[in-house]
Amino acid sequence: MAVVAANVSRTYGAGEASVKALDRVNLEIAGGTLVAVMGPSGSGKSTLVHCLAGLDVPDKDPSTRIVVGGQDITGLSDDQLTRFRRDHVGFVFQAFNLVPTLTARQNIELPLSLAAKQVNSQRLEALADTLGIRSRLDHRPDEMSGGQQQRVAIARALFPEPSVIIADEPTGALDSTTSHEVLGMLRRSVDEFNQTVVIVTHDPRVAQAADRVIRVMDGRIQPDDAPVGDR
Ligand SMILES: Nc1ncnc2c1ncn2[C@@H]1O[C@H](COP(=O)(O)OP(=O)(O)OP(=O)(O)O)[C@@H](O)[C@H]1O
Repeated sequence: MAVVAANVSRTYGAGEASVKALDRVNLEIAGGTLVAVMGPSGSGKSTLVHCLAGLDVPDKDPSTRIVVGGQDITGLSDDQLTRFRRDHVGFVFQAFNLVPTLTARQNIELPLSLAAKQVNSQRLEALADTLGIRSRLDHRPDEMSGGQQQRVAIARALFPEPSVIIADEPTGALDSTTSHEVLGMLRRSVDEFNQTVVIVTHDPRVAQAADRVIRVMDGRIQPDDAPVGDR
């Protein structure tokens, strides 16, 4: 699924205290690619991907458009945005955001359960196998290492087979072996399942594995977003 943003601005607060986190951003991300979003702290990376995924809403402007997989999500109501995210987008955050009272399996099942969709246990276990967390499925997050928790969060994002995966510093809290595995998993989502993966990162290894690097500076996209690395 391609993701297109046209003239997207996002201002937090009002008056003198206001912050323009995004300033008329134009962007086109091809479907089935892995894109790294990089830039200094506070440059607007998280705000950008949150807007692209319908988690945050841009400033109102008649020329602003966010189109995901052909669907224009600009101007959708909160309920419509919730449904859009549920059906099309998977999220992985640095703070894993697992529900502490649920087991790994229940956390992974949660998005589908909330959507009242059938859970295929065999497929869940196969995914857990691939991620190396099968033996942890009946454990709660506080009984797992940080790397295992992040892999559960990734399984939760991948399990509903979303077309777009948004990951905000998914490897930030992980040791280098685990972040390498996590990155490999996201890379496979693109190569084998044609998902579109957008990763906010400070990690040059993520940029190396990406098809494209988007650089954000002061709420704007830098023009030199040519492909880097060997992919
Ligand atoms: N909810 C909010 N209320 C007010 N200001 C905000 C809010 N969220 C972000 N900002 C401001 O908007 C700007 C962009 O923030 P954003 O989190 O998108 O940057 P970032 O590039 O992701 O930073 P980092 O790499 O540190 O996570 C910053 O100046 C930040 O302080």
